[in-house]
This record gives sequence, C-alpha cells and structure tokens, in this order.
Amino acid sequence: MSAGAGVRTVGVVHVYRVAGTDVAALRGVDLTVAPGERVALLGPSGSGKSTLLSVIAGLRRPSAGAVFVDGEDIARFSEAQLYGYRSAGLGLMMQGTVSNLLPYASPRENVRFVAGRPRPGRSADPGAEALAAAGLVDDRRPVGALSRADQQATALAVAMAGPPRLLLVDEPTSQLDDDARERLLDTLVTATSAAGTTVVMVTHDEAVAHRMQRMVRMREGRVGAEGRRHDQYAVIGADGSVQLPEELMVGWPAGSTVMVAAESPDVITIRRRPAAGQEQS
Ligand SMILES: Nc1ncnc2c1ncn2[C@@H]1O[C@H](COP(=O)(O)OP(=O)(O)OP(=O)(O)O)[C@@H](O)[C@H]1O
Repeated sequence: MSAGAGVRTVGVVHVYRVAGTDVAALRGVDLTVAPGERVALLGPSGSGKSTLLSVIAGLRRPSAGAVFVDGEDIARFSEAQLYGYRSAGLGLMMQGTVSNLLPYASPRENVRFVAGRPRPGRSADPGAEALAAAGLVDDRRPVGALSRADQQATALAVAMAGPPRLLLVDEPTSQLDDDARERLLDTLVTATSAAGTTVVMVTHDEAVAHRMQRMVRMREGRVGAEGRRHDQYAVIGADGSVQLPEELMVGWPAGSTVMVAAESPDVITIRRRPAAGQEQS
C-alpha cells in the first residue's frame, strides 16, 4: 500500500459570510489527487487556492460538497474526528508557519518536539531526512538565528515529522530568492518522494508549480485547467461547464453565445454565433 493518502473533492462550495455579505470562494471544485502524487494549485490571487487547501486540511468546513481523504468524507467528520485526522497523518506548512517554530531550539530539536525521540527499530524518520536534505541536521543554531530559507526548510521538516500521509503547503517559497527557492523545492521533492507522501501545494508562481508532477489551475473558485509538463487541459465541471483558457477570453467575453457540436466522440467544436443578419438560412 502507498504511504500517501488519496484525496477527492466533489462539488466543493465555500462561502465566506462577512458583515452580511456572501463571498463565494469555491464554486464547485472537483479535484482528484492520487496517493503519492504531488500537485500544484496555481491561480491568480483570490481564485480560492488557500480556501481549498484549508478545506482539505479540515480547518474549514465546506458550505457544500464532499472532501474524501482515503475514501472518508472529512466534511462530515465530528470535531473529534477532525482533530484525529489533523493530528495523525496530516502535515501542514501554511503561510506564517515559521512563527510556530520554537525560535530558541535548533532545527533538530524542533523536529523532535513534534516527532518524539527516535525509537530503535523505527523505520525512516522523514522529518530528519528533510533536515538532512536541507543540510540542517547537525546545525545547532537556534531557529531564530537562521536565514529565512533555513527557517522555511525547518518548517517543512517539522511538517514531515509525523510522518504525514498528506502534506499541504501554502506558498512555501514566498520571500525566498531563486537559489533558496530551488533548494527548498529540492528538499520537498526528495523528502516526499522518499516517503511516498501525497502533496498539494498552493502557489502563484509558475516556476514553483512546474516542480510538482501535475498543475491544477484555479479561476474564480473553480478548477479551470490541468497540465503535466507541457500539456494543458481544460476540465469539465460536474455541471458540464468548461472554463476557456484565459488568453481566449478576450475574444470570447462572458455572455457570448456559442454553438456547440460533437463532431466525433473525441472532438467537440465551439463556434461563435453569427451576428444578427449574418445567420445562414
Ligand atoms: N477569511 C475570509 N473572510 C472573507 N473572505 C475571504 C476570507 N479568506 C478569503 N476570502 C475571499 O475568498 C476568495 C478566495 O480567497 P483565497 O485566499 O482562497 O484565494 P487565493 O487564490 O488563495 O488568493 P491568494 O493567492 O491571494 O492567497 C477571495 O475573494 C477572498 O477575498
């Protein structure tokens, strides 16, 4: 069995209610992540990436829809079940996570604080391996004295210390320069692929997203497109809707009326409706 958890969201909707106003942050998200897969959630600011991550983390309950983790719908979990889910098998590296580290303790002590002391006979310790991959395993300096990049690497190692079956990461490389960014991503990929951990990472940075195995683009609270390496696919939603790639939207604004025809089982054509007076008889 894989060490990573499988994730499947079905029609996930999330509405924030602020001062009597509703903001629909997620508008029906269908997303499947295979056990051990590393997926980047990419999209412009406000597209719902962080909200989706916090819903998968069990930190927010969706307003509607299901969130299956290893086949169990965590959206229906009781508070006690959610606590169990978050404390066993879930690694979180959210924005501002560095402020949760023990600043006076070394990276190794921070990891041990979460994982406990190494026990004889226990197999690999992914937290220590992540520290080793980042070159921090023997660094005795307190975390408060480390560079931003090393603090982020320590936060990653702490998140891997469980060890988690699912690692959720939000903008891990913000405020890092290019070198530090690549080093952190190397550590993340090395540690999670060795442990078989499933990863869902939020980023708005295309270069970061390319380090994951699959990219999922979000737009306006929906999954708009998916890609692996050089391929891009639009995703058909549960209601049959398809988001056009952003570059096409200029010529096809919202409200455009189109004719949709199935040419063959593999080809559907979308044609602009002719302007009035140009329709063929
Ligand atoms: N706590 C909140 N209360 C009210 N509205 C919120 C809250 N958090 C997010 N939103 C709104 O929900 C929508 C989606 O926000 P979200 O942070 O999930 O998007 P994002 O793609 O992660 O953006 P960013 O990259 O800027 O973090 C936005 O319209 C945002 O203003």
